[in-house]
Amino acid sequence: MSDIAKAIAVLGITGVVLKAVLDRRNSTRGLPYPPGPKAKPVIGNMLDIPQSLPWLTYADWAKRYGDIMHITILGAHIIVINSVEIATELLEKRSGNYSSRPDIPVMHMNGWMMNMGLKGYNDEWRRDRRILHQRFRRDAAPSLYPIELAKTQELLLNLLETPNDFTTHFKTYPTSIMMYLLYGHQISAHDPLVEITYEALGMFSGSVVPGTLIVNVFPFLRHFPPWFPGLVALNELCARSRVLLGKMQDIPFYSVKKHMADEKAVPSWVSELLERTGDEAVPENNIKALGAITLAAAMETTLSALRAFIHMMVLHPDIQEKAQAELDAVVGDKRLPNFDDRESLPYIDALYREIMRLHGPAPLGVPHSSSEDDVFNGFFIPKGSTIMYNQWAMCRDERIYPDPEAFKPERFIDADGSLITENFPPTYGFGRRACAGKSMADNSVWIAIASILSVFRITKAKDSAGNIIEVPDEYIDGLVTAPVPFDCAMAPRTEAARKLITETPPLKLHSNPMYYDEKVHGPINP
Ligand code: HEM
Repeated sequence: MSDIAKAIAVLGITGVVLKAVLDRRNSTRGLPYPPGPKAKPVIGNMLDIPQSLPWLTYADWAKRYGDIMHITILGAHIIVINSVEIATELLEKRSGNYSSRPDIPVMHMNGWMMNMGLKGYNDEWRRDRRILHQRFRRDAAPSLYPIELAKTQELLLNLLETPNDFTTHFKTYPTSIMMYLLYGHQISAHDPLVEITYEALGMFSGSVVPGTLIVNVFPFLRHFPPWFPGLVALNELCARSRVLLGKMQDIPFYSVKKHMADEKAVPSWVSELLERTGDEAVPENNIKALGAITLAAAMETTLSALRAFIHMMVLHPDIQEKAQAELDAVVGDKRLPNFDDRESLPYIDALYREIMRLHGPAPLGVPHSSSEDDVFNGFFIPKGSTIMYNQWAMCRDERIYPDPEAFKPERFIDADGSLITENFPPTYGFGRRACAGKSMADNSVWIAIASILSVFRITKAKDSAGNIIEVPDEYIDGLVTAPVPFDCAMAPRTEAARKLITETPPLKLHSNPMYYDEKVHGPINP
């Protein structure tokens, strides 16, 4: 039975609750809602909500209804924005009203409510955001360069040894940067902590888009007993998610505390937060949650961007060559690129932007929510609306990106060969809730792209009979998208490139082992 079919079955026995929901509907002050597909009585647009790749449907609807649309599910209002102009007006200029998050009922069940990215626009969120800002703001980014450069070197070595495992190496890359930054810990291959984090993330990513899970459609179901028909599997999944999240937060946190107690801790973000006192002191639960959430926020998104990069390079060898010609001219073959080269490599930056434009990791961003009733262009937007912004559609806006389906880094380069700075594609969200780790994400994706292209040639793979394996041009569904699995071949461009990978002296980072006693605390991955 599908989620929708289950939802309709439950509907029959919950009329009373439904009435209460409908009674809370706002008056519209006589103004219309933004246009949208016609809503059915009671259920609204529940049956219209796309079940997969929703950004495609919303972009299609925009052709009929315009760049701001309204849909309802059981009286809950959803506004979908399809243009940068409207997103800027509402989410940035009116950010005081559009910086909250919708309550996603399943998150109360799966343990993810500790995530500041899901918190309402309140003091708790402000405090978390301020702490994150101190560490991840743009002018603090250079302090992360040594970690990013060291981890990029490891990435190149991993890709040289087992190029077919590029997805695994791209998972390891952001995770190893974050684990070092957060906890002063170097991860090992197939680190159990990394595996549980990805598993927990999968449970999160599948649960955010409204209407995808029965409990999000009928919030009262979360108070039903776990054995209630149709809810058993979900409750089991949520129980596992809670266990994994507990481990993700506790294991590295207590390891840092132990090393601090032994006076052997290498400085890390968590050790620094633990040392704060007085007004600056941060409660331990917050530190644990901030560690887990920044780790989680970095992992899937960076992985997605790097997989999209390889995907585009396989499909566009001419662009790969052009990027490599720039690297050869600026960096040469005697050293690897570093952050000082960035300004002299406009085509690499343009390439990074074009990857983010066509295949940004978060096509629908993360929904915001409105705190008060509002009026925009004569349309009524009720308090508590879920605001979805379709970055996928905005990145294909012909007014800003002519010939939008073409993969053309040149669109970000002006006639003088300089980088155009104004039209960075909207991929990191909007306003006060925009990605808190943007500058770090930007740097770690950029240096990985520049370094990989400087030493590897990326081509289509061949099967055992020597036939070329074609690459599907498809992307997966979810809060974070990525290309569907594909093969490629990755080999050093020259002998000098191979030597650069193997002989560049490794950048040394002092680290602490992860302290964890399975006999006392139970298995890491139960
Ligand atoms: C390519 C990589 C990344 C992309 C594309 C990305 C994208 C996004 C997007 C679209 C949002 C929602 C913004 C909004 O609601 O308007 C977001 C939120 C967030 N991101 Fe990122 N992100 C990336 C990497 C990172 C990294 C490396 C970190 C951590 C250091 C991070 C931390 C966060 C946090 C904490 C939030 C929640 C902010 C809040 O609710 O106040 N992200 N990100």
